[in-house]
Amino acid sequence: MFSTMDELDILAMPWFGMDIGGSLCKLVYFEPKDTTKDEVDSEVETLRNIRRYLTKNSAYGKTGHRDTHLQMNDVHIRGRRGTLHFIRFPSSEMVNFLALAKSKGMANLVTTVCATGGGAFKFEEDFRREVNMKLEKFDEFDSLLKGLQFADAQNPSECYYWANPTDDTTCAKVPYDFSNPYPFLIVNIGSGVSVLAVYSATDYKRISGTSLGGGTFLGLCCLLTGCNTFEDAIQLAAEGDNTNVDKLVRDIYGGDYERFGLPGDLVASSFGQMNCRERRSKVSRQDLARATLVTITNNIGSIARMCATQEKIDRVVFIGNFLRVNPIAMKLLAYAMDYWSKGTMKALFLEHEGYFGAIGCLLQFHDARS
Ligand SMILES: Nc1ncnc2c1ncn2[C@@H]1O[C@H](COP(=O)(O)OP(=O)(O)O)[C@@H](O)[C@H]1O
Ligand SMILES: CC(C)(COP(=O)(O)O)[C@@H](O)C(=O)NCCC(=O)O
Repeated sequence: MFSTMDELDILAMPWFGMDIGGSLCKLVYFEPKDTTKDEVDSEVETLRNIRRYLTKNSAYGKTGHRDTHLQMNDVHIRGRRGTLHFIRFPSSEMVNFLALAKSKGMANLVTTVCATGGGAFKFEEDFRREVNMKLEKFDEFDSLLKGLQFADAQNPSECYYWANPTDDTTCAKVPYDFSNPYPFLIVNIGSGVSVLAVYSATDYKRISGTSLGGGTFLGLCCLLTGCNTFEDAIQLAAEGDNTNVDKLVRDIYGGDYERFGLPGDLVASSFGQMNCRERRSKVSRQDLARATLVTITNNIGSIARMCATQEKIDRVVFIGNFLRVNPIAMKLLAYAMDYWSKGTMKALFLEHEGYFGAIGCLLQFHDARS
């Protein structure tokens, strides 16, 4: 079906990669910037309208957002130069997304959409029924890895680490040269968490995972604080103090547990104070949000460290939208990896944190069509 495509054919359809996850749908759109006059003249009206709609707006309906700060200009894909746009909306809004796509004439223009993530399977029938589109499905971890490698090659400051993560005055993001990356560990913190050990551009395995992920943080936070959005949950956490909720080593030992190197300010028991009625009556929504964030993050850090030790890998790349607008979690991970590994492991982060699956999907789409 995709054996003979010339450049004009390719330009006749929008270039999308879609990653439909358990919480968020990530859409990457390539806007060609090197179109010739002939191409412009032959461009169909619908395609022009879709491009204008996507690139002139940064909000779509009530829940769709374009992350303009992540936009990648001057990228080259398949010999074309253009701009990559990054759009997200809740996966639960898929029905509305399909209705919007239909109203913009997508059904007449696009017959196949490339998709990855669990939703590529879950929503396959909805795409076919609502907009007569076939989903070309790609594996989410293949896509993620391809997208990550592409983004890092494009952007010299894609990869970074946190210097002095516990000191608010000197703490800073520092670019990290990731041009020689193998082996490394990926900890993808989405709704749940997957841990991949990567040995080369194509050789990797999923070595672990946990269901206590970004979805758990948001779900528990909504239950405990009555908040309704991820942004609100993070804001509450930023204003809270988990030590009003957690039981620390010093709450149990009166200080450090020196023999085994456990400092007094280490959390000994997450939420360990909350069995006490009096403590519960004093705790704030902010404290509960912070404790939830610290609990989930520390657990992921601990699993990441065990996986890295087992695989004898010292660089751990944390990605996924749980880290969006979430410097508290990133700094906690940076500190914990460094402290518990006695400086032998490094926590790394990437600017396009949640979009690698969608980028990789877009790249594979064109591989599949050539
Ligand atoms: N606007 C948002 N809405 C919902 N969750 C968000 C949002 N921004 C960040 N998150 C966090 O990101 C997680 C989803 O991360 P993501 O990498 O997109 O995973 P998935 O592929 O499972 O959807 C959520 O569980 C939540 O913790
Ligand atoms: C099933 C998933 C791969 C789906 O990916 P997600 O949408 O969470 O990014 C992921 O949620 C996961 O790995 N969960 C943890 C399962 C476990 O190992 O316990």
